[in-house]
Amino acid sequence: MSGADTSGRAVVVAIDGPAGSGKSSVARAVARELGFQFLDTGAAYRALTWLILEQGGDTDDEPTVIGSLGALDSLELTVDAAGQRVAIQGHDVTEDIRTERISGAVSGVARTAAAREAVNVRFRAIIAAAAPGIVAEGRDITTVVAPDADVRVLLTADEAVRVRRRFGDVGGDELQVGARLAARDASDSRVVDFLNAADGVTVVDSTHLTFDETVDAIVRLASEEQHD
Ligand SMILES: Nc1ncnc2c1ncn2[C@@H]1O[C@H](COP(=O)(O)OP(=O)(O)O)[C@@H](O)[C@H]1O
Ligand SMILES: Nc1ccn([C@@H]2O[C@H](COP(=O)(O)OP(=O)(O)O)[C@@H](O)[C@H]2O)c(=O)n1
Repeated sequence: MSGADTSGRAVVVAIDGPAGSGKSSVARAVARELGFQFLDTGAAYRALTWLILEQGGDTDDEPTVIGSLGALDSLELTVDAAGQRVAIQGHDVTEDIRTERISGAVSGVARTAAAREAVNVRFRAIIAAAAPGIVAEGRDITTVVAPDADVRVLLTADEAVRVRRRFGDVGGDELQVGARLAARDASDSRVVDFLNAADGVTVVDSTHLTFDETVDAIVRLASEEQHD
């Protein structure tokens, strides 16, 4: 199925939600199905976190986070739905940014207002240049980065299900994975509200949906929007 808009204008699908709700994997699959680009905004926060830790810094120290923002000029964030590549200061960090070490430190970057503003400038430029469309996912895409998106989705799932999914990906101690996920959501949700749908945002609860059903639900919303 092709998702191209008949007017030639790029279609923007925005997806927010808590950790483990399926945002990146579902958004990527939706993008593939629609023939769109894919933007995982969390990757930018994770890449900055990687760099700060690499340099021996602490993401809870705001001046350190602010001092790292110049490195955003070197951030490479591809928008290929087949697989996003992430590099910063010439280091390919595509794999390394997915570790629990990075997940455990990323909220410090996310709560720094100057960091949010700097990455949002990049995200908006990527979205503005998208063709024929883009699926962008994160925590504040439907509300701050692209509040005018054609399709706005809050992707949720019960916490126990999200922990189980994340545990399936990272392994280790399930209780610890759960505690870390809950702590990160608690910290992140003090900065942006991704637990309640803003006006005009459709909630897709994937708790009882298979992966394919979740993808289909969002593809359907995008198709309906284009036929309005
Ligand atoms: N509806 C679903 N049913 C089953 N597994 C899912 C579903 N949605 C996502 N997953 C799986 O859950 C895991 C976490 O998804 P991920 O995309 O990393 O979430 P997020 O980006 O929101 O943290 C992945 O292994 C993904 O394949
Ligand atoms: N739009 C966004 C995207 C991510 N983030 C931050 O970046 C972190 C990593 O995002 P992510 O989407 O990779 O996280 P997961 O949901 O995949 O675990 C989040 O925990 C937030 O701290 C954000 O604040 N705003």
